[in-house]
Amino acid sequence: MFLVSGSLTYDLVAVVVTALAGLVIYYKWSFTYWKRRGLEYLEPSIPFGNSAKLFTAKCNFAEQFAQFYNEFKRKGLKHGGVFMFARPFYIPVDPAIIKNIMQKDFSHFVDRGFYVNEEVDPLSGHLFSLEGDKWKNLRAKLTATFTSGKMKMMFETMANCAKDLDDLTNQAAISREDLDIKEILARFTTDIISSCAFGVDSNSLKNPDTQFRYYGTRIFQNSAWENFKNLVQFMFPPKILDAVKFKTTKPDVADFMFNLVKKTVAYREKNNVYRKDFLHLLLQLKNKGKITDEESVVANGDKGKEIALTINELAAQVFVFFAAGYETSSTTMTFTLFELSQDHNLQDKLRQEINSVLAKHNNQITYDAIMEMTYMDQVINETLRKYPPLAFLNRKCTTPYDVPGTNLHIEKGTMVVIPILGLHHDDEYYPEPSKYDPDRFSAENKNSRPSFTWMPFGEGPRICIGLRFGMLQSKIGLTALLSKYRVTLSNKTKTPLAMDTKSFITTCDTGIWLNVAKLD
Ligand code: HEM
Repeated sequence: MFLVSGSLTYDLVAVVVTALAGLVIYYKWSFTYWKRRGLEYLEPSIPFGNSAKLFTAKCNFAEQFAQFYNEFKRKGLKHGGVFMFARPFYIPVDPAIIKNIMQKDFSHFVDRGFYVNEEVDPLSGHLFSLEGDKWKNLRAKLTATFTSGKMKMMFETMANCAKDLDDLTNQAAISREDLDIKEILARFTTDIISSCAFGVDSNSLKNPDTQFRYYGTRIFQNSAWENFKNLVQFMFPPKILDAVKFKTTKPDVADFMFNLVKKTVAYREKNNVYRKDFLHLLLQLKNKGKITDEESVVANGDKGKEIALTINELAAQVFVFFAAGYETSSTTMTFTLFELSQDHNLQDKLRQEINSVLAKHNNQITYDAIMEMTYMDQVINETLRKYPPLAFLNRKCTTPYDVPGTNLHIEKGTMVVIPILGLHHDDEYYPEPSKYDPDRFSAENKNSRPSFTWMPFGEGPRICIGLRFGMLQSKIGLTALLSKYRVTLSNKTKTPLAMDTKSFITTCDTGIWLNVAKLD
């Protein structure tokens, strides 16, 4: 072996010292990025930049970005810069800038910056993560699966799951047992989404140990290593991630989802099965290239063509509907009931609306009845303000951009984070932000606030495609419960709630327990 100093130990020390010195120089240079562009920034440190709290599990991503928002806002700034490790991130604070990025100048910020590799990790090729024209084309095709007509079509399947929810709540009321509402509602939305997206009755309300419930939980529960891996995709260029065959989907989750979708698709194609769900619409896209009102999924004689979607693309969309659709709505209902269980005036006001509307509809939970409930909208909107399930949004600059009204030039590839939690808790827009007050969303109060200060579903062309579905299932669950039961917070619930510091979704660390009493 060739030794420079004549000693292996000295040579190794020299290599390590040189590598470390190189790394420090790289960091120091990277940390001048925002200064060189004349943007105020928060002082970073090696190695985490401004994200040390994330790695010591002191707060979650949303809380971290809200803290950045608050610091810039306190200094009276419209925007600012931070560093995650050595990588610069741009944080807009002024709603006018946010509006430009998300809507007016969206063509500069089409991508989210998530890593996608459909070859080695087919489930990563879903609508949430796809980029550029691939995203645009898929979004255009999938929009037809979320129209109000399609929601009406699926309504019955959704409302059926409310019967199991009622049964379980009734049992708790009779036996006077505390109800772990966070868990029960996660099982309720798991049943709805598995039925509507996979076309499979998961029955997890009746049986909590189903595979659907297990893998549904698994999607969001990350070990420290898995959390770190989530960040890695933003830290390294795609070429390096390609070289190491990096996967964002957990292998066990991918196996479960893939096998189930393939089996169900094969069965439906073989038997030309019609079911009122997303899978039917996706199968029409796959086999016929468009969504029609026909009940068949394959033309006579054809077996499983791939016209507008491949089987892998179809599976990836089923996966994202499941992942994006069940936890977001179940936490929305959970936090609503948490708040209403402590404020019986608000609870009674909502119940009054529910019951007077249901009375007009034969006491049945129908699509039209749900659509009539306006105070219900205010209540859910306030929950989504106080506890936005997805409380930070990211965009990647895809073509260079001059931020209007400032001297800042944003380079292609720059990561942007919209700090939703910060905006929703800003007392300039929401006085006493920790107070739960659905009146903030009366028509008059809503119109008095600047736009782009309430964005639980995001905004612009990349706004949540499942908004209608999410609102509908949340309203069905709340209607089923509040029309028949009074809820009170059990003393088993630890308050103030401690938020989960490892989750991407806003959720609390412990259970939320309610006492339920059946109304006469
Ligand atoms: C209360 C319920 C829900 C909330 C709060 C919510 C929130 C969000 C947010 C904040 C985004 C990002 C938007 C942006 O970047 O501007 C998003 C995107 C998305 N959501 Fe939802 N969501 C909910 C329910 C659902 C449901 C039920 C589904 C599917 C069945 C769904 C599917 C998606 C998909 C596929 C995207 C990616 C859209 C794209 O990039 O084109 N979501 N959602």
